[in-house]
Amino acid sequence: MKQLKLDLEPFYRFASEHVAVGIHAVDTKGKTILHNKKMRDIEGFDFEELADRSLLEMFRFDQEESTLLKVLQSGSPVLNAKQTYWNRKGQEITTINDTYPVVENGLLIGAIELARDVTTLEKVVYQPLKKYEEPITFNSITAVSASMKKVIATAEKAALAKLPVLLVGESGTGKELIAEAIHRAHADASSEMSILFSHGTTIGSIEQMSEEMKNKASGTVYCERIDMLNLPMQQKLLEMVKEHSGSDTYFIASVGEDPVELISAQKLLKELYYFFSAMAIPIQPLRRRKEDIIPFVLDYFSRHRLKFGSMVRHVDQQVEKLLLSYDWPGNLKELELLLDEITSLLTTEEIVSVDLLPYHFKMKTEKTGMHKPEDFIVQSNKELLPLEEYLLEAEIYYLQKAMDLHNGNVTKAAAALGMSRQNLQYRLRKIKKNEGQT
Ligand SMILES: Nc1ncnc2c1ncn2[C@@H]1O[C@H](COP(=O)(O)OP(=O)(O)OP(=O)(O)O)[C@@H](O)[C@H]1O
Repeated sequence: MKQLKLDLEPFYRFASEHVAVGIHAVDTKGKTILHNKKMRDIEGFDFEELADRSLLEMFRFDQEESTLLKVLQSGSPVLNAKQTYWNRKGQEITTINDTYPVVENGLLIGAIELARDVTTLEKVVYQPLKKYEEPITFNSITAVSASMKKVIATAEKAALAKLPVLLVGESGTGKELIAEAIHRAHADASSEMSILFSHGTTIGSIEQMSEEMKNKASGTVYCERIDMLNLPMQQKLLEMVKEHSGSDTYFIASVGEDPVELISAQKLLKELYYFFSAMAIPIQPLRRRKEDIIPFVLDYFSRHRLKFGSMVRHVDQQVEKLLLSYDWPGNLKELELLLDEITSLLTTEEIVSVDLLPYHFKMKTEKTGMHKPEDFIVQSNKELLPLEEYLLEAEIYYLQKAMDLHNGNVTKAAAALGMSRQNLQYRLRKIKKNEGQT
């Protein structure tokens, strides 16, 4: 039977106009040959406007930043590149782009960019996933290691006996979370936990809190990092806890180091320590209970799936190895921030692979590429680097330090460096790509 040859072009044309992915193709001169409706929506362009001019004239970002041009020059694809920019209509747009060279009969004939618009998703996901299901209970806490299981068991006992608790642990080990779980375990639903923050507290604010508590039937006061309060403030706090000790107010406090050492260094009032010491609960830093790392990641992913409907389930073996090899000086807080950053880049991925890890984390875990300040001193006995290479190395070092200082928070690091978040993200991506090529 004679096979009918179907002209597929109208179908391709229809599909490209109706698909939810932005498509932009250029020839080898950078001239636009395909720019579908979704891409027009994303970029705020009209096709007529774009068709007869070269890409360079039309786009506001410079040559270096256009991935299509880069791909035309290098002949290699650029995948999963996240871009945030303002389009022609002044809308802030975030896309994740895959850009491929198009080769026919061994000859480069152009490049094509496929853009997934994640602007709306980004707005939701950009909010860090800090909130657990309310209220926080002991079940909200990841506790797989023997030491964390002991923490939970002791905290449960303390809640039952209504004894004051002193949580001892480095920053980010979960002291506040445990305080909340203890509070929930013994308090009725209407009772609140007030926090006396270590920053910004004055003698006046302690007095005010004490007055407020007199008007409440019950409640919990969590005194965060009392070792950071000066001694007169600690004295005031001692008066407050003593005054309310017979009442229905329940006290929990935390310190960042061994309280005995703090007392001998005169950073903690002995009497204040005695008040809380009946139930002192030490919480190990994450580097001493690495068994909790992956379970925490999985718990985080499960909350992420529930909250944002994402697909993320696990990390691959290589990422697991990196997570376990790192020392986590910022403890769970640092791990949680890293996961906030990783998940903000996800769309449909189920497994997190190394290419989804932020650059600053890879730098921290991969020894290679770490430069020390002395590497940037010009030494007569060493060969000079070409200027461009030197500047790139210095940039890598400097941006990495800025990211470290701000716990990987791009917005904060960018503000400190006097540049926009987009600019910093672009530079970090550029470094990452350069790395990938070497
Ligand atoms: N075991 C855990 N399970 C689940 N989440 C945790 C755990 N430990 C810490 N977190 C999360 O890590 C983050 C930091 O924890 P938290 O604020 O309780 O630390 P902290 O010890 O009170 O820190 P700081 O001393 O700096 O106030 C929080 O968002 C918390 O929800």
